[in-house]
Amino acid sequence: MEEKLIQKIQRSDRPFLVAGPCSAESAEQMEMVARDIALNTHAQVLRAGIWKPRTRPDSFEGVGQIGLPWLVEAAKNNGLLSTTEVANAKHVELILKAGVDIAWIGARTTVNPFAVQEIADALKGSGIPVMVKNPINPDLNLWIGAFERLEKAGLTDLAGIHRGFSVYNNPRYRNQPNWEIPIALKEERPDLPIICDPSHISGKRENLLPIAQKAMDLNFEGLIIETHPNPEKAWSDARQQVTPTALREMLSQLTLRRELISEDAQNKMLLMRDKISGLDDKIFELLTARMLISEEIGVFKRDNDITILQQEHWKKMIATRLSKATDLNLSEAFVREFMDALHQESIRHQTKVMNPNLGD
Ligand SMILES: C=C(O[C@@H]1C=C(C(=O)O)C=C[C@H]1O)C(=O)O
Repeated sequence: MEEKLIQKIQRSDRPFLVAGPCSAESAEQMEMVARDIALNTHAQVLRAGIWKPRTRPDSFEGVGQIGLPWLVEAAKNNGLLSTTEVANAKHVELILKAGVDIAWIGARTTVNPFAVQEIADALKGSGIPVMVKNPINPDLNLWIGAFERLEKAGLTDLAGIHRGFSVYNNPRYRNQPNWEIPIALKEERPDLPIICDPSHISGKRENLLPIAQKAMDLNFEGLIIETHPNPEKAWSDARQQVTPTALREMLSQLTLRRELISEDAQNKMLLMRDKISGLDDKIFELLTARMLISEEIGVFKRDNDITILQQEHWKKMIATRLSKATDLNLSEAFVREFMDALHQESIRHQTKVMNPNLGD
């Protein structure tokens, strides 16, 4: 029986690597990039968009079906597997006919259960491996739901692609990573390998390395990186593509670490982890004490008809904490999120004592 994609990923040199242009542009471009990828990197899979879901209608929307043999041939000639995005039943029919090895479902499709179901139905019985990108909105269940729809259709050779989540005007990321979501996916579905897509997260080739490194440090199994023979001239996503030689250079800078550690290292870590657990105990005791005082304030507010939310006071509390964040070596984003969570919990405690019959 043929080896499954999941097994190939597990067996591969880390990271399992998918490379290739954002879009297929011509047979020559595909052959050239496939050859250079095979020559310069350990990539196992050649990617290329054939149909491109573009945000605005007048952008290049992919060469369409004519590009399928370019992708399949270029991959075969260079000992690679081929993969492209499918967004509807027609795409599925065409890639199966053309002999594409792996399908992927894009982020704009994963958000739509109707579309995922249509693809799952069309793929039924093909046994083809499918990689599912996260939905553009940070919704873990929607991502898991897509895997489940495929599994119900008998497709069991699946992997996730983490490509980040939509943000408006973020100078740092084209799509923000929200690392906690792929980590939660790993927790719920440890059987699914995850491949990180630094190209779409960063949107800029200069920022690929730190994202790829983080993915490796979080134990992702693979990377998918947009690779073009002449990135500046690419018909789509020119800013984020790299040449195969630049990709090789980037991969050589990755530090690959392992999760399993020796007993000696484990024992040393144990001591430090004990300290952390002790501190966590204290933090939680303090949080409980804080909530008790908040409840006391709640009783006072109830008896004196004062609202729970004290916006002005809270604004000052946040400002004080934020101004101390840098001195304490904590990020402002963390302090903000922590304070918001604290406030929500405090409001919940006061609601309980002030409106005991209304629930949370
Ligand atoms: C505890 C209070 O109630 C609410 C909760 C706060 C908190 O937990 O720090 C602050 C302001 C209020 O929105 C309060 O009024 O002081």
